[in-house]
Amino acid sequence: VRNMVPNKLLTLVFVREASRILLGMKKKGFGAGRWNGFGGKVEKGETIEEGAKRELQEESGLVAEQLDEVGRLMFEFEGDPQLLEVHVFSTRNYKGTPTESDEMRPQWYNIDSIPYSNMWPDDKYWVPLYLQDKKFSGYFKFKGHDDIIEQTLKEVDNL
Ligand SMILES: Cc1cc(-c2ccco2)c2oc(N)nc2c1
Repeated sequence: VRNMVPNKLLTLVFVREASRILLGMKKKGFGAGRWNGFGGKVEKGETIEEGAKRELQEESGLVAEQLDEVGRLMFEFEGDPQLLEVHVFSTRNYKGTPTESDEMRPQWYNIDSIPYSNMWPDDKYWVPLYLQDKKFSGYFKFKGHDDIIEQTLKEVDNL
């Protein structure tokens, strides 16, 4: 039986207002140069939601009073057995003002002008579902960091 490699748990948090969404420009490391939600690895001893709140605060300075899980994404890179399991959250209820960190430069975008060409290539498929308040579950297989070679995506009633 192929060795089971546990999925790597990651979080992604989008801060939402009526007609705009907060994105962060990743300044270094994984995904550098792309706008994304705020997030990162889930640490030992914390729940996925606690990890999401922690990363949001570390990367944007915002404290989420309430997070709603809106999606679950699995990512695979051709030639790499480690699957990424990304739990996507949204908040409309937060404290603080967006503050640049050494990881992320936050900026508000109108939901009609999301910079998909400067985001991970999978975003153009599932972010529109998120913006329609749908819950979603998807899988994207990458060749490198720019090309999607396989994908599945569906709306779900429950995550
Ligand atoms: C392969 C991949 C990873 C992530 C990620 C890193 C940390 C949290 O999520 C993505 O985020 C988005 N929007 N597309 C993504 C693709």
